[in-house]
Amino acid sequence: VSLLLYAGPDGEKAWPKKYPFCGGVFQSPIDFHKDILQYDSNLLPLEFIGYNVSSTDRFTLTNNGHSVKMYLSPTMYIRNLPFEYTASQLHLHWGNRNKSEGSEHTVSGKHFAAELHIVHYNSEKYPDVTAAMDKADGLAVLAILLEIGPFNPSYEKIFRHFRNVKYKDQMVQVPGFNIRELLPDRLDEYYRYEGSLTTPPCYPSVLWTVFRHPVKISQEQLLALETAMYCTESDDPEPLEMVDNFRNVQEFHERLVFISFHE
Ligand SMILES: NS(=O)(=O)c1c(F)c(F)c(S(=O)(=O)CCO)c(N[C@H]2CCc3ccccc32)c1F
Ligand SMILES: [Zn+2]
Repeated sequence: VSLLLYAGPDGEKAWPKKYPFCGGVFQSPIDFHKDILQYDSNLLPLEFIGYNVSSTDRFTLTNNGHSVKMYLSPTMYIRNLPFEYTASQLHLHWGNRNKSEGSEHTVSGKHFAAELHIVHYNSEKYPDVTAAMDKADGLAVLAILLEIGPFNPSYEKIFRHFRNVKYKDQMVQVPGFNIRELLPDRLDEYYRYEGSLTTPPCYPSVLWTVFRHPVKISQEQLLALETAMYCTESDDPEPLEMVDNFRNVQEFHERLVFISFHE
């Protein structure tokens, strides 16, 4: 995959040439606006099992050249979805220091500052995430919208390691902590729709759960996210800042987004 996944000639408009699904159906992210929302009383609060990981365990945090991702432990899973989904990794999407509007999903056309994704795979039907990632019922991704507010000590448990993954392929071990702390308080209020991976290969394999309530991180934490990392390797003579790594919202034809809350 070319370094410039999100910018320049190989940017998202060029994705379908090499990755046909990126030009296909059920693409994510999307804009949540009132005329596509429908209340669904069957949407229950999600249950998170094994999210409280002991500090003696370690998560591997790595820079993969277009996002910063943290591998999660296979003892973490979600219940109350159509199947049991086991955690795979979490990663983030953000803007840049001059424009802190890097969320992927938008609400009434409004971007949030950044977005956290926790990727899970259907462990009831598939042996691992690679087998699951191109199946219609393969993945479930939780999305948490991030906005500016007070310093967030839980997010800092990840953010404090950014200086050790500045460049592509660098890795660092993060002491385990309760990943539930990264989620908003109201787990019962969310948007739900069938969509896709938002990076190539864009498989339409994701059951999206986007929490209604954003989580707050400080201006300084957001700036660290926007300025810490590079897409390039440490010895690259032309370093490329890792910024604006969000896909634009996709057309949403004749589809509905189900909401677990009343307006
Ligand atoms: N926004 S998103 O949730 O759609 C999404 C990403 F935005 C993203 F960057 C990645 S990645 O693994 O960091 C890089 C692409 O492989 C993944 N990773 C997925 C895609 C491919 C794959 C394979 C194994 C485990 C996770 C993933 C992803 F699901
Ligand atoms: Zn993502």
